[in-house]
Amino acid sequence: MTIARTSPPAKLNLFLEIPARRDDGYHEIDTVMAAIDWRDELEIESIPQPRIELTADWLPSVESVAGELGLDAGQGRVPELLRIPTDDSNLVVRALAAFRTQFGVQTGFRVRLGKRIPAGAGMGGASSDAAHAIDCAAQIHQFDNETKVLHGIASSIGSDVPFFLADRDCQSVMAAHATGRGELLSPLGDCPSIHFVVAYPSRSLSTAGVYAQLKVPERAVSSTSFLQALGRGDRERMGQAMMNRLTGPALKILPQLNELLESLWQCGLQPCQLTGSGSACFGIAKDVEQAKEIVKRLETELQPGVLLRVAQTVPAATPIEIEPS
Ligand SMILES: C[C@@](CO)(OP(=O)(O)O)[C@H](O)COP(=O)(O)OP(=O)(O)OC[C@H]1O[C@@H](n2ccc(N)nc2=O)[C@H](O)[C@@H]1O
Ligand SMILES: Nc1ncnc2c1ncn2[C@@H]1O[C@H](COP(=O)(O)OP(=O)(O)O)[C@@H](O)[C@H]1O
Repeated sequence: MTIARTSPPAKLNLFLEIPARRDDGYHEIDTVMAAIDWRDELEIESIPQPRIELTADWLPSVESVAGELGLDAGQGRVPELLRIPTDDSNLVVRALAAFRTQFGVQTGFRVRLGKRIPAGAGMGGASSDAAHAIDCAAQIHQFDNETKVLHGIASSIGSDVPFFLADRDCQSVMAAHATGRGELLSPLGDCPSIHFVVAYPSRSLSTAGVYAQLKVPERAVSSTSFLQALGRGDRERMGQAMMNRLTGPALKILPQLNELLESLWQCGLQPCQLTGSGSACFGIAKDVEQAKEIVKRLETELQPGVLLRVAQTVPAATPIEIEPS
């Protein structure tokens, strides 16, 4: 049976405004998302049995990730923060189940998921895994031309999932403007390559919990200025126009995020902000050298337990390697 392999990337919300609450329990959003090279690993094998099997492990190991986060992973114990569900609450399982139903596929899938992207971080790790699982399944079963149907499956799994889906017309798109509840996408062909420092504190935040704390603004800020600055590659203007409306709500739940943002700012990461509903924060560096220097400095200045990475923009949909068996 065929095996598909790919490396789902994380995302950062460079701009996030929330103009309105909707009647369906969601919010209208106005966001600019960029994919970055902080990646999970996904391997999907077609199996004759009509079921979905999933195993998930941290890379390079749970002990090493726990160590960086200052958590105890002794004697095979997986800390609460690093527990990845392997039942049908995993978005990969939900996405593949929806795919089988949609296309009437009788066979099943065996999935091996290697996690590097922290969960509950606002980095869209689970969404990216789900989108890439849909793309893998579509390639295995040769439904990859069914772009609209695949988009429908993706948006039924989560608002952020369609951003990570392969789009045959714009394979190399690194950033998109997203509206609706996040599923209406306009790819930004002119996104420059950007270097970031990303910091994940050893706490996760629930997306629904953060939205629940939000009071929608009386006058929403439009993403137009940010998009113009991004299109021109004007970092100074981009910095002035960056924002995230979920910062206040996330800080209500996790006030310590203020200190993390302050540390990024003091290190020269100006601008810096929360991504999505948090808890990860990021700043834009001038270049990769500056990003690396800042990470070194933060490693000594910050309390242990903050995961720090240098990252850069990459295409949101990663190519899939197919191995026939
Ligand atoms: C905040 C953002 C910004 O990109 O990202 P994350 O922090 O999750 O990465 C997204 O809006 C999150 O999208 P996603 O994580 O796919 O959320 P979903 O599973 O669709 O929804 C989870 C819950 O978040 C709230 N929600 C989500 C999206 C939206 N436009 N309005 C909402 O109010 C709803 O309470 C919903 O029940
Ligand atoms: N493939 C997956 N990887 C990680 N977490 C997952 C996955 N599928 C479902 N989850 C659950 O979804 C929750 C939030 O996932 P995630 O999308 O990474 O959050 P966010 O985008 O807010 O950072 C996690 O707490 C986890 O329990």
